[in-house]
Amino acid sequence: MLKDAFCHSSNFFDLSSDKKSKYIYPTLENKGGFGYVPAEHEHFNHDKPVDIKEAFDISPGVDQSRWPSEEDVPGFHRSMKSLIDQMTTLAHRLYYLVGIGLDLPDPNHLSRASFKGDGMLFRILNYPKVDHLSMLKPGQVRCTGHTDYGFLTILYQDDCGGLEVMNREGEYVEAIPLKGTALVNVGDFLSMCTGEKLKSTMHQVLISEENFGRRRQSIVMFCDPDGDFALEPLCGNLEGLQPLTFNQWRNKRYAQTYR
Ligand SMILES: O=C(O)CCC(=O)C(=O)O
Ligand SMILES: [Fe+2]
Repeated sequence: MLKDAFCHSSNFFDLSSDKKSKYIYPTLENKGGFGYVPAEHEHFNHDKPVDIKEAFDISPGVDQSRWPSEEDVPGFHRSMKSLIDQMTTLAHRLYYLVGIGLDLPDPNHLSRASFKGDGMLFRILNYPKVDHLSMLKPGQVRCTGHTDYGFLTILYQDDCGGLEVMNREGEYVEAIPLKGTALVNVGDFLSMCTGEKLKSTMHQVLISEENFGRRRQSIVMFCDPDGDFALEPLCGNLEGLQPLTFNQWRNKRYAQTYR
C-alpha cells in the first residue's frame, strides 16, 4: 500500500507545472486545506532561504474538489484514500499508547480531542532533484529545521535520506530510512499540553553531495486535534500559557511559514 502511494505521489509530481497548477490552493495564505503547494513556497525561518520542496495536502474537513483527476493521475484518489484510512487508524492507536504512557485517566483522551478529525492533515512531499551545488542558494536546504504544530506526526520516507531529528541534548541525529517504518514526531500542541513532558521534535531535511541527482519523497500525516480544541493540561504545569485553540495556534504558525 505504501509503495503504491509513493508511486502515485511521484506520478503526480511528475506532471507538468501547468497541470499541477490546476490543483493549487486558491490562496496559499489560506493553508491547512486541500491542494498543491508549488516548490519554494514554504519558509520556516525567514533568515534562511526558502525550502526546495513541493507538496500536496489532503485534509478531510475542507472542499475536496481539487483531487487530481483520473485522467491526470489514474488511481491517485483510491491509493491515497486507502493510505489515509490506514494512517488514521494508526494515529488513534498511537494516541491510545500516549494516553497509557502519560497515565491519563482516559487513555482515549487524545482521540476524543480529535473526534471531528478536522485538524488531521495528510501530505505528500516531493523534494526535486538537485544536480549541483550551484542550483542551491547559500544555506538552502530541502526543509528548514522546525517543529510540527499539533499532537503527533507519522512520517514515511523513501530511501534517499537527509532527514535529521534533534535529541534532548540539542544535537541533530540522522533519521536513517528503514523500509516500511514510520517515524513519529511529537508536535507543539502535545508538548504544550504535557508541560513539555513530551517535547516537540525539531527536525530538518538536508541535502548533501551524495544525494545530488536524486529526488526525495515523503508521506506525512499530521495527527492534530480538532480546530476548536483548547489547550488544556494533561499533565505537568501549564502556568503562564495563554488560552489558545488549536486553530489559533496553527494559523499563527501558518502566518509565519507563508509570509
Ligand atoms: O519530508 C520530510 O521528511 C519532513 C517533512 C516535514 O517535516 C514536514 O512536512 O513537516
Ligand atoms: Fe515537519
